[in-house]
Amino acid sequence: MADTTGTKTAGSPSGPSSEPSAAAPAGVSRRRLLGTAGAVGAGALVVGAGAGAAGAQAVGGRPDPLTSIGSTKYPFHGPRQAGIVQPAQAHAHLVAFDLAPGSGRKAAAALLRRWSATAADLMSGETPRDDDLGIALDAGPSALTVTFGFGHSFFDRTGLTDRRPAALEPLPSFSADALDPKRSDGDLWIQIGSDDALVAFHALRLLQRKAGETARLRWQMNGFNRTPGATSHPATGRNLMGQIDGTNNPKPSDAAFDKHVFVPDGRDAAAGPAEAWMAGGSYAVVRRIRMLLDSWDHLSLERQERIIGRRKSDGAPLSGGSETTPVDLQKVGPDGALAIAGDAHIRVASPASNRGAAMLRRPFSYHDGFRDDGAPDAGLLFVCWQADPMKGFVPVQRKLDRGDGLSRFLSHEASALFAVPGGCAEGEYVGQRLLEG
Ligand SMILES: C=CC1=C(C)c2cc3[nH]c(cc4nc(cc5[nH]c(cc1n2)c(C)c5CCC(=O)O)C(CCC(=O)O)=C4C)c(C)c3C=C
Ligand SMILES: [Fe+2]
Repeated sequence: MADTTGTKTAGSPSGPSSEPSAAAPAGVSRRRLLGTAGAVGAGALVVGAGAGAAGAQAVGGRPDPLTSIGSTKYPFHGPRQAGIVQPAQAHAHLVAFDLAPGSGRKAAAALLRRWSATAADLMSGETPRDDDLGIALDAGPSALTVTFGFGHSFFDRTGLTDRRPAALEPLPSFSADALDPKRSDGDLWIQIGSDDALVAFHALRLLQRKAGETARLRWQMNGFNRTPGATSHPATGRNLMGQIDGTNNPKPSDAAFDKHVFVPDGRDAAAGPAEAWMAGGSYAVVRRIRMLLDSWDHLSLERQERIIGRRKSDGAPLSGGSETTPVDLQKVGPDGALAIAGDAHIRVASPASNRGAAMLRRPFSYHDGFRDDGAPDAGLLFVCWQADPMKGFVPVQRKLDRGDGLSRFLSHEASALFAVPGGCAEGEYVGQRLLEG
């Protein structure tokens, strides 16, 4: 395997499975700033202007070192798949495949083996042996994550119906749904994220080629987030409505984080051995939510803030304080009205209003040009992660569907649910416990 980076990433310290590793460019110490930066606060790597400046220094004829954006890498192998707790990257491809007619369990297992090997190489910055594309030859791994999941239909196609988890039952329909079946569901799902657009596309193209005759592309969506280092200080990202989005996500340091997000190891005892293969895994709900931006942008700032329940400028809750101040849903203003309105998004979505239901949101924005009426075809590729969608997305979306002031400015256009198994050890592939168990 060739080293495509041209820098010494091999000697850089490797953290635990969810931790990034980054070779520090000459003269620049690696800075990892924890806080509100990044969607999930799982150790966002924040690089200031200094890294870029150091990246331009060539010392003694040696090639310029990568900035820490290029050299950030996450391990593919481990008990959990990457792409769940890591900060959402600047570029993403979400892609679903259907197994081709005649492709059953054996072909699916071979495909997952090929895909896992390719993902492991790419995430570590290696060029896969049979990669003649050259798309990302001069880039480092750039925080690449590749995450694999199985849809409801996968189990019937592979004769594994009796191994399908109960939690993968189709999502209920919601009154505001305007779903396009061609861009929904799918047998197999891949989430690709990277802080470099070429690295992300390279992974997409290689994985699509490796699907070969076994699986055919069903749908693909491209998303983005702010580039690390674009802000002068660590900051939670904004969505296309301009709001700071991601503040009140569960944090990996929360006592109940794993319980909300990951299927426990002991799941086989509770749910039966058929689902033991999901231990360490999670369920991803994917919704393409178009924002009705022309209507939204006409609202006054005050109305926009009332609808969300937070200030647009700094994300502070309307009950007072700063972005990270706990929300006070009981607070009443001098006029006797609730500081956070009855239909404010953060009230209706909060765990307090949903018997503790919680999920980890890890969305990407999208923009696919303009529609015939001139409106932007833009919004949120809403991806959320939970141990059980019936205790995460479903009750919250039910409530939002009925009483959220924001829902008038949204259109849910596509929907999917995937079982994302735990990670795999070196020499194994994702889903092996299901496909060979
Ligand atoms: C079913 C779950 C949710 C959907 C769908 C959803 C869509 C959606 N949300 C925003 C913007 C914001 N959401 C915010 C908070 C928030 N949203 C959800 C759930 C869904 N959102 C939850 C559980 C929360 C946290 C509530 C809490 O406990 O405080 C915020 C505020 C900042 C934050 O905490 O992240 C914004 C802004 C959009 C634009 C959108 C659909 C396009
Ligand atoms: Fe939300």
